[in-house]
Amino acid sequence: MKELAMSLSKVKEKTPLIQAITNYVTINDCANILLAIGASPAMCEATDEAYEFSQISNAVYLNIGTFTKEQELAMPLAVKGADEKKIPVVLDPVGCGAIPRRIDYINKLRKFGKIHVIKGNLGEIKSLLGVDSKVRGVDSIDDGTDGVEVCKRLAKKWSCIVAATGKTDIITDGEKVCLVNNGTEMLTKITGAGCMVGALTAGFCGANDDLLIATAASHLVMSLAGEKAVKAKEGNLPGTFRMKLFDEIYQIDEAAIEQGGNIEWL
Ligand SMILES: Nc1ncnc2c1ncn2[C@@H]1O[C@H](COP(=O)(O)OP(=O)(O)O)[C@@H](O)[C@H]1O
Ligand SMILES: Cc1ncsc1CCOP(=O)(O)O
Ligand SMILES: [Mg+2]
Repeated sequence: MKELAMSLSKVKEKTPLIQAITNYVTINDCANILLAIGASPAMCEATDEAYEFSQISNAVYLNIGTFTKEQELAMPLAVKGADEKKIPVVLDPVGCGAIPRRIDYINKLRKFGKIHVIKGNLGEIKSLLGVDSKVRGVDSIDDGTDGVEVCKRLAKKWSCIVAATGKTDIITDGEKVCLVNNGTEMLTKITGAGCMVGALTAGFCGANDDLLIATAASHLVMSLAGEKAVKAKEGNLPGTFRMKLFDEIYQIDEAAIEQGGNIEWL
């Protein structure tokens, strides 16, 4: 737990610059959550800028939730630019379970350079591996069966870190597995909780060398902040919950992680 907690302090010390090419439903939430945790977001997706900007960033966040032509062309440039400078890339394959052409695109994107972390809901992660899964558009309605095994298989196949969100988040490099048991169902009652975890993951990866710890920590921070936000006055209502979530992300510290974290290593 100590390592996860310390990775938060690294974010605050370094203020990593995060290039995000992300969907227009939750782009503002992703920028705000990165600011709240202590990172510096820049939503830089123009094809004429994506390559250069990736090279001055500390991490790149790619999210295909509202997949525009501009983003389709900019993402390979950002991946190539990041790869040349060994900058970590985090990809959220939003909707790939419901829209198969997104899987074809991700397979092409991987040829432009390393994608260090794939983070999706469990339905999306299963879909990437070609395993039967239950999704409804951008949401997972998967019952969680075989989650750990599927994540390990994808992580080994693509030599990357895989994180699958749900009631329990699963984070693995293909060997070690971290389960994050914190969270609240209220996180599923606002749009963008998954996108925001992805943005936070880029923030943590931009400030920490150990990307497995960084990814586990970002998931834990989001789940813990959700638990605290739901306890606020009217925090069980989506509007208040969303606002309180940002406040809790802003206030979370090492002590809160060590006291409240409920994780298991397999
Ligand atoms: N049933 C649940 N109980 C507690 N936390 C949950 C639950 N479902 C999802 N979460 C949390 O909500 C966040 C978003 O996950 P999820 O809803 O799976 O992603 P997405 O929004 O991409 O579909 C994660 O932090 C996850 O841990
Ligand atoms: C509703 C919606 N439609 C396209 S992207 C998007 C946001 C998805 O956000 P999340 O995956 O975090 O629920
Ligand atoms: Mg999602």
